Formats: sequence, structure tokens, C-alpha cells
Amino acid sequence: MGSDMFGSREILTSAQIRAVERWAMDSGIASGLELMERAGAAVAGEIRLRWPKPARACVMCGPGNNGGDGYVVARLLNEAGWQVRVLGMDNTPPPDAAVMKRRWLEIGPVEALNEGVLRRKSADVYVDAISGTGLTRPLEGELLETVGYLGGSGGDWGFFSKRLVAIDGPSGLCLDSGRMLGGSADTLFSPRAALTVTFDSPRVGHVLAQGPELCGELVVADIGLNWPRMGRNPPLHPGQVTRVSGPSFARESHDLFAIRPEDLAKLSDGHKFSHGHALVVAGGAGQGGAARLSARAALRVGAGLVTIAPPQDALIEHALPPDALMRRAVDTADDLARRLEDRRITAVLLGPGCGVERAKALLPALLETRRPCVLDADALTALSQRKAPLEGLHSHLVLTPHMGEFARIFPDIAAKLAGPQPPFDQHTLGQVKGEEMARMLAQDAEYRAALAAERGPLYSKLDAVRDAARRAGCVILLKGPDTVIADANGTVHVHAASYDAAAPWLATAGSGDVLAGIIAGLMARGWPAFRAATLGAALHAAAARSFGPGLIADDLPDQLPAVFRGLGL
Ligand SMILES: NC(=O)C1=CN([C@@H]2O[C@H](COP(=O)(O)OP(=O)(O)OC[C@H]3O[C@@H](n4cnc5c(N)ncnc54)[C@H](O)[C@@H]3O)[C@@H](O)[C@H]2O)[C@@H](O)CC1
Ligand SMILES: [K+]
Repeated sequence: MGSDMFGSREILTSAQIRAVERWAMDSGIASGLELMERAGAAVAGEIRLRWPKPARACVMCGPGNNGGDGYVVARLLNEAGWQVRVLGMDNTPPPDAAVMKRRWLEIGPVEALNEGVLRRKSADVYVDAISGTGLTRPLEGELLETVGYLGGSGGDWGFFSKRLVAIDGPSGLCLDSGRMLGGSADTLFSPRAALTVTFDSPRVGHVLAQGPELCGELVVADIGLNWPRMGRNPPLHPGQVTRVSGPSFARESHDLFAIRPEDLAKLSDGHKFSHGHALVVAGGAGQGGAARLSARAALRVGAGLVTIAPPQDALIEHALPPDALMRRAVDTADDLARRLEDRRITAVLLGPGCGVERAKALLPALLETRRPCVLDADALTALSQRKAPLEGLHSHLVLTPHMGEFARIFPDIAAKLAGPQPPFDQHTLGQVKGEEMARMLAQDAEYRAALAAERGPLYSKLDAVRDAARRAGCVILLKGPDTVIADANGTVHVHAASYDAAAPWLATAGSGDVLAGIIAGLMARGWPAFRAATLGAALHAAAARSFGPGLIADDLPDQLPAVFRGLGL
């Protein structure tokens, strides 16, 4: 029933998975040692699925529990007849990892974990168990050199990228943001894994920013944490859990759907007049194409009626198909206000092909009505040019910016996301002055506070969109290969198109106009803003997948019927 297409599930921050693990141990579901054994067994199993004949493995174990998982993998591969070498550290690991290390030492030695030793090893599979969710500061010294070597500082990243299996994530990757901890210079030599095996749920860093590129294939292994996901006595506060959708996480259970059964019922049901009426505002002569793409998408997603509203002198241009469209002139804000007195108009789309000046003129009247609405393209530019960009925004509103538009509306949030991330070293701080320095010091303090409070150490796209949606009091969908959607209450959904074969085809002119039209169409049909945005993102990607390569935006709306047929509607 299309579940492969639309599977969605929770993604967790590092602090959240730690909370879940603590909860599982406290509830007697499993001890820490049992969880570590299962984690190691899952990794060894995935390795043996891909390299079915016993081969040579080099397992690199860091100082913490990620290293503990590594010692388990080493032991289990050895039992399966593999030749295993282990590189590890001369530290006192946490208790469970210490037990696993001792068990390995009964089988074989632990050599020093550094670049020199690694260079001398030749193996078929390299297991990166250097750091996982416990990484809190940039790697340094020998560990940094080792990880840099895995990333190709020796000139050969192609070698490792085919052989590297990461436990929980490639080392150095911040699993809360998908960024390498330690700034831009080190990203040049970031390790790229062929396979990443994580446990229970994907982490935020697997689906955002560089995460997908560095993690390779992502397998989410069940280690029996068994936490109540559907809101019964959860170990996490409600609303803390973020969901991710994307079609190709391997071997996961589909207990949640980006498209839920009730969505399916609602998509297929009803009479034309119960399907609402979307008004798509269009621009002046010569700008009509974008709005018509949106309008067509709104029709295809099942809005009962769609009216396109250009200025009077462009009306003739919109005589073009689709013939199902209605056409009504709107010249001024007063015209729009009068149109919206018709309560049967259940959603409005402003922006695509509208023109910035026209969007600016119509915005106040539109916001005044508090009608469900989507602001895209020129309407977003118009917002950002107002004295108070966020004035009048409300919770029935979806903004669909790309990164450039987002940065114009929320410049401070975008700067925090794009700039270097703390902790800042003296060299970096030495290169800035005045306000920039003050901003970075504040960010540094926030970073330390986040660590102390067990939140993610680095500011992520997820944090950015959540902050923006809270500030604006509406739903924000930030487009990209990792589309992040947040509402004003802090609920977030990621559409991880990075794991979606449709992603490259969606980067085509006019694709955004179609997405805005789909969302407006769903809102016209009565979906609340956040659900319309998440469902819209899933349908939009599914339409691209359904068409395949060679796609242009015009093809997207017409793929929706095939998508619905695929869902069994
Ligand atoms: N907690 C549990 O029960 C389980 C944990 N598991 C594994 O445990 C991992 C998390 O373990 P930990 O929290 O011990 O941490 P990790 O092993 O991920 O992290 C790194 C260790 O290095 C230290 N460290 C952090 N930044 C460093 C830096 N820049 N340079 C040098 N050392 C640094 C930390 O103090 C920590 O000891 C997960 O990723 C997962 O692989 C799994 O075994 C499943 C069960
Ligand atoms: K790792």
C-alpha cells in the first residue's frame, strides 16, 4: 500500500537516544551490556551480508561506548572466521566498553590507534568505531589524523569509501546537525562510509547537511529498545520527537506514515464542493506560467475548485488550459478582500509569478483574513522587504522558502547556521572584531550551555527552522535536499530527499511552484497547515519519482494521479 514510498519514522538527537537507552535499562528491558552486544551483532551481521565470505577486517575502537561496539564487532567477525586486527586506545573506557574490550583481549591484541599503524594495515573492511553520539568537541591530535586519513588525507579516499563501515556515524560527524565537528578545514578530509549502521532510530545528523553524503547507505538496526513511540508513557516529552520521511531507509518498520491511513481515506473521499476552493493569485502579463503550474497542482491534488486571480489586464493570458480553472480578476487589495468575503474560498496561494510589488500590496489584506494560505516565491521576498517582516503572520500559514528566501526573512538565524560553528579556537576569534566577535562568543556560550543541557552541540537546520517557525508563529517549510518543516509549537518533520532517488530531478525550474500548489490544494481540502506541508512534500517527491529522469516541473502535477493509484486510491 505504498508504505515503502511513504514510510516515516522518528529521528532522535544524541541526547534523546541516550534518554531512550537509559529508559530501557531502567525499565529492565535490557542491560547496557546486552544493548552493546546487540548493537555489535547488528553491525557484524550487516557486514557479513555484504561481504559473505570471511575476509580481513580492521576495527578502529575509540575511547567510549562506540569503541565498545567495535570490540563486539571484532569478536563476532573473528568467531565467523574473519581475520581481524583491532586498533584501540590506551584509556579506561566506560564500564560496558571495558568488558567488551577485555573479551576481545582474550582473543587478540589491541594495537595503537593512529595514522601510522592504520597506514600499515591492509583490510577488506574497515570498521569506524572511533566516535558516535558521545562526540562533543572536535577531534584532535592522533584521532583527528586517523579520521583525516580515512577521509583521504593520504590521497586515497576512494579506497576507504568502498570499505568503511561506520558504527552510528562516520567519526567526527556531529550526529545532531550533520556537520563535521571542527569547522571547514577538516571537512576536506571527512570520512565517507560505504555503510552506516545505527540503532533504533536515525539520528538527526544522518539526514541533514553532509550526513547523507558521509554516511553512505544507512541501516537502522533494531536493538530491542522497545520504547513506546505512540505517546504512551514516553521517555521523551511529547513534541520532542521529530519525524523523518524518505523511502529508502533499509529494514525498518513502518509504524508511522508520512501518509497516514486517515489521509488516504480523506484523499479519496468526498464531493467536489466538500473539497474546498483554492484561490491562486497570479501576476501581470507575461508572468502567468508559475501561477498556472501551482493552480494545476492544486487541481490535481483534489481541490474541488481552483480560481486563478491575475490583474484584469492579464486575464486573457490565463485563458490557456487547464480548462477546469476558474478565472477572476484581482487588481487591488480591496478586490482581494472582497473575493475573500466568499467563505467558500478555503485556501489562498500568494507568490508564484506574482511580482514582488503586487505581493506587497496584497499581503496585508490577505493576512488580515487569517485564511489558510501558502506564501511562496515573490510573497516571501515581499515579506522580507516589509518593515516588520513577521507582522500579522498566523498559524494557518505555510511559508515555503528556499535557503536564500529564508535568509532574507531570518538573517540572524541563517547567519548562525551558515557561519563557522563553535567551539571557536583562538585563531578563528583572532580574525574577527566587534559585533562579529560578540556574536561568536555568544554562540560559544550557547554551545557550552547546550552540552551541559544535553542538547545537540551544533546548531542545525532543524534548530534553525524550529526557531524561525516559533518566532514567526506559522509553519515553515525550508526547501532543500533535506526539507525541514516546523510549526510554531516546535514540531518538526524532515523530508530526507537525500535518501530519495527523486532528489536531483526535483531541482528543476518551477518545481517549487508545484509544491506550493499541492500544499495550497491540500489546505483548501481541509488539511491543517503542518499536515498539508508534510504530506505535500511527500506527494511532490513521489510525483518526481513516478516520472523519473527527464522531468520538468510541468510533468509533476500530472503524475499525481499515478501516485494516488500507487497508494491504492
Ligand atoms: N549507551 C548505551 O547503552 C549504548 C551505546 N551504544 C554506543 O555508544 C555510543 C555512545 O557512546 P559514548 O557516549 O561513550 O560516546 P562515544 O563513544 O560516541 O564518544 C566518544 C568518547 O570520546 C570522548 N570524546 C568526546 N569528544 C572527544 C574528542 N573530541 N576527542 C577525544 N575524545 C572525545 C567522550 O567522552 C566519549 O567517551 C553510541 O554511538 C553507540 O555506538 C551502543 O552500544 C548501544 C548501547
Ligand atoms: K563511528
